[in-house]
Formats: sequence, structure tokens, C-alpha cells
Amino acid sequence: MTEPILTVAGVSKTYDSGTVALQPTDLAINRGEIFALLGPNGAGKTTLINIICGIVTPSSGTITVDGHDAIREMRQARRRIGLVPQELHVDMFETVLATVTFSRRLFGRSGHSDYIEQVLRDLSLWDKRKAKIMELSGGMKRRVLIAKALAHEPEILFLDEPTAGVDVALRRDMWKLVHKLRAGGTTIILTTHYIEEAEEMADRVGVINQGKLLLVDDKDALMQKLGKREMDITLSEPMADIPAALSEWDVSLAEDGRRLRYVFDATAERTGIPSLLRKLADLGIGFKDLETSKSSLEDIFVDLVADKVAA
Ligand SMILES: Nc1ncnc2c1ncn2[C@@H]1O[C@H](COP(=O)(O)OP(=O)(O)OP(=O)(O)O)[C@@H](O)[C@H]1O
Repeated sequence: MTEPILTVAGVSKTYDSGTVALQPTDLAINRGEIFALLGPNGAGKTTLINIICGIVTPSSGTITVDGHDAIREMRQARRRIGLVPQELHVDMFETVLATVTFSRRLFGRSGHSDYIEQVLRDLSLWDKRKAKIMELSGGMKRRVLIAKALAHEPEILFLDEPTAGVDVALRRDMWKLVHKLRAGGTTIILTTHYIEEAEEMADRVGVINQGKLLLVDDKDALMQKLGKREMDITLSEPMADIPAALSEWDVSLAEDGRRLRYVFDATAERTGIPSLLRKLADLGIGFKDLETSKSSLEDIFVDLVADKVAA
């Protein structure tokens, strides 16, 4: 196993207001992976990213970026990082090309025009390079933020909510670009509210809620957990016990035996639903209604927290 490119050890943040935005957190990011930090509003995602990028001072802990301490060796650490923030902070009167070139020079890199041209082309911004930022659409401005973050050829790219409020075309371009960057060896860390986004893009996923990193897992393993669905079968007659013949399905009784609840994996090739329904018919168990529920992100968090407590 190679050394992680980024290590977060015991990092926490309590803002001056007293808000505990991040509890002590440990996290290691592998070189070349796409890591998604998944969590609802206010979970602490931006706080963690901003600490790593040197924008917010942590209350405790250390961060090592490619062997450099992010506080003591801030410059070396920071030049390895590109950050695409949620909000736009650019000079509206500058041209696209000037803004992006300026970002490159900030990190002591010479104006390597071939590289900048490629970045602008990848983001469909090349034709707009002479336009002033103020003349661009919202989506184009988002693209400029990405170009700026990439301008100094960072090894690690942070994308804070990259697709919040963007249209389908930009989202597709962004995903394509992320995969291309990863193929070129860039490590990518993104924050998102959307399970679909984590599913589409990430190799590994960290779930964060209320300032606590609840778990870090391979995407596939997590998606299995996230793919859990429930089907509620409202029975014609209440049932006192579950018949032994149903033992091969993960069923339980709810509402005083009036409902049979079946938990299944929606991502599996076979959900087991048709065979369960056939078995109920064979057993002469009638039902009035069937309802499946898709677990929301919130349910998943509740599940995960409950799992942690039980573990
Ligand atoms: N500068 C600040 N001063 C005080 N509290 C803050 C500050 N920035 C964030 N917070 C609080 O810290 C908590 C975590 O916020 P953070 O922005 O890190 O969450 P997030 O997961 O990125 O949320 P979102 O998805 O909405 O961007 C929230 O309760 C927020 O109100």
C-alpha cells in the first residue's frame, strides 16, 4: 500500500460562536483516488475542506499533504492543492484567460500557455477566453472556478458541492473532467449531498453528519448498504408469528402483526420480491396493499448512526 497523499489526524473545529462544526476527525486519502464526502447541509464538509486548504484554522489536529505539514509548511502543502469553492470570488472585469493565468502565477508557476489552453478547452471555455467574467453565464463562471483551481497543476483537487445548482451539460462535463484528471493521476476529493453523485464518481465515500465522520468505505460496499429498501405488505389478517416457511426472506412483523416488512437489496440482481409473493400465495396469506420505500439520505444516516451505537 502506498503512502496516503493526504492525512488528517485528530482535526476538529469549534467556531468562535461556539458551534462545534467538526469533531476530532481522522482520514487518509489515497493517491489517485476519487473520494466523496457525503453529508447533509451543515454536516461540516466545507469546514473540513477549508481546514485542509488553509482557509479555516483547526481547533486541534494535524494535516499532512504529500509529506508536508499543512500549517508549518503551508506553501509546499498549499501548492499541491486546488480548490473549487462553492462561491465565486473573482474579479468580474478580468478576462477568463487573465484570471486563470493569474491563479497559475500565484503558485509560482510560469505562464505555461499549452497547459492553460488544454484546461480551458476541457472546460469548453477556450472560445470565451477573451470574455470578461461579468459577461459569462452562471454555469460558465463555475467553469472558470474549476479552471482557476486547476491552473497550477495541483496534485489534489477539492470540489466543494461541484454540481449544486448546475445544469445537466455542466454536470456531465464536470464528471468527464474528473475522470480525465484521475486518469492523469490527480487525487480528487468532492463534497456532495447527492448519493447519486457519490455513486457516479467516487472510489471511496465518507459519510459525515453533525460534524462527525460516521464511516469511510469503498463505494461499492456503501452502495450495498444504501441500496437497502423496505417493502411493507399490509396483511388481510393480522399475523401472530412469522411462518417458518418465510425464513429465507428478511421479514419482520410491524403494527401488531398487521404488516409484514421485507428488507431487500435494491441493487441486487434478484430482489426476492416475486418469490416472496408467490410463497405468501402458497401459504394462503392474503394482503391488501404493498408499498416499497426508498431510503432517503436521512434514513441512511439514522441507520448508520444506529449501527454505530449497536456495534
Ligand atoms: N464561519 C463560521 N462561523 C460559525 N459557524 C460556522 C461557520 N462556518 C460554518 N459554521 C457552522 O458550522 C457547521 C458546519 O458547516 P459547514 O459549512 O462545514 O457544513 P457543510 O456540510 O459544508 O454544509 P453545506 O452542505 O450546507 O455547505 C454549521 O452548523 C455551520 O452553521
